[in-house]
Amino acid sequence: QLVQSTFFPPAEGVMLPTGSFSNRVAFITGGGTGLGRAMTSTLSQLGAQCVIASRKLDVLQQTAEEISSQTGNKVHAVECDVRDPQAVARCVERMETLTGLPDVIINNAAGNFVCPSERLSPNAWRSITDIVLNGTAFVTLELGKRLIQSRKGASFLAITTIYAESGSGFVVPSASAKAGVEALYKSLAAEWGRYGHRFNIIQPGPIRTKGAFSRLDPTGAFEKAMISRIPTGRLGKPAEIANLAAFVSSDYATWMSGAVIRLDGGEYVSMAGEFNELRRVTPDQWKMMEAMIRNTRGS
Ligand SMILES: CCC/C=C/C=C/C(=O)SCCNC(=O)CCNC(=O)[C@H](O)C(C)(C)COP(=O)(O)OP(=O)(O)OC[C@H]1O[C@@H](n2cnc3c(N)ncnc32)[C@H](O)[C@@H]1OP(=O)(O)O
Ligand SMILES: NC(=O)C1=CN([C@@H]2O[C@H](COP(=O)(O)OP(=O)(O)OC[C@H]3O[C@@H](n4cnc5c(N)ncnc54)[C@H](OP(=O)(O)O)[C@@H]3O)[C@@H](O)[C@H]2O)C=CC1
Repeated sequence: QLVQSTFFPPAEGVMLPTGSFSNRVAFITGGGTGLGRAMTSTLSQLGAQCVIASRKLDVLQQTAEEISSQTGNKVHAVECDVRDPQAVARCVERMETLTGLPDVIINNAAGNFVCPSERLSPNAWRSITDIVLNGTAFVTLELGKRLIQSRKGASFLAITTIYAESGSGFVVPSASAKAGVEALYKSLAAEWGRYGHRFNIIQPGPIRTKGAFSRLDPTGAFEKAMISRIPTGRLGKPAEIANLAAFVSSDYATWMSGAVIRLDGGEYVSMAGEFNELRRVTPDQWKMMEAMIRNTRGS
């Protein structure tokens, strides 16, 4: 952590009023681990009945038990590989039996790893883009169609990342798929408002989770560099994403649709500005540089 992080301590308590999601059902893909688990925990604390879905049923069941024993609200675990549209349809059918159709949908499941693009096999490309883009599309279309048929409105949220906009080397399948997810959600925000659906996007910056950091920084060598370019001097916390996700999915945000919200401690703008590296210049060096600039005559 950098020294300035003391100015920006994370507030990790639940932000919204108790009961904000009473009588609501939330469906969270990848809800068994990392950020998905944090969002499930927050929504459950706020009164939602949650359904979490991913490939590893044992992981989901353990998370579901732990969260529901803490909050007293039901968390259901449903196995689902989002790459398979039939598995998605079966998962949604199971959810309809368990809880009815959801009020809140969070597309959070993802796959990723750092890899030079020249080393990617077609199957590696397919594996990531199938989880991230096709998986999000299958879940969104399956639920969207059923919600429209039932005349029920819902809040859809996609978790992308800051490089969905800029692109990034070494994570090219993820960058391409996350950009596609953003286009999908912005497009549906325009098209499906008439059915009572909102679509929003959160772009997190780096937040230490086992799933992400084991695949993006396996040796731990890049974490220091990452923190050094974050103006707030620290990584994000899962609870910070969870509070934002809860707000975006809540009745306090019913006028929010088509929004792309970056939550990254300032990292994106810090990487983008041509002259931002000048923050390394010391006061003495500035004195010298200023004198040189002032002494310049003509062009
Ligand atoms: C810091 C700020 C920005 C951060 C952004 C973070 C974004 C994130 O998305 S973090 C989320 C990370 N979490 C996960 O990735 C969790 C789920 N991941 C997985 O399950 C796996 O990592 C995988 C995505 C690979 C999917 O697993 P699956 O069992 O379905 O696939 P495999 O059969 O293992 O592999 C499929 C093909 O990919 C090739 N491959 C796997 N790993 C690598 C690697 N490290 N480098 C190159 N290629 C890899 C694998 O060989 C298969 O291809 P092929 O051999 O041709 O069959
Ligand atoms: N942590 C970070 O720094 C950042 C994370 N993000 C995004 O946040 C989200 C959560 O990531 P994070 O919590 O860090 O990582 P995790 O690896 O913990 O979360 C990914 C989840 O996706 C699930 N998943 C993967 N493949 C599938 C599949 N085929 N079908 C269903 N579920 C699947 C995994 O469960 P299972 O293995 O059981 O299938 C897992 O629970 C992702 O969208 C990621 O891109 C974005 C920017 C930064």
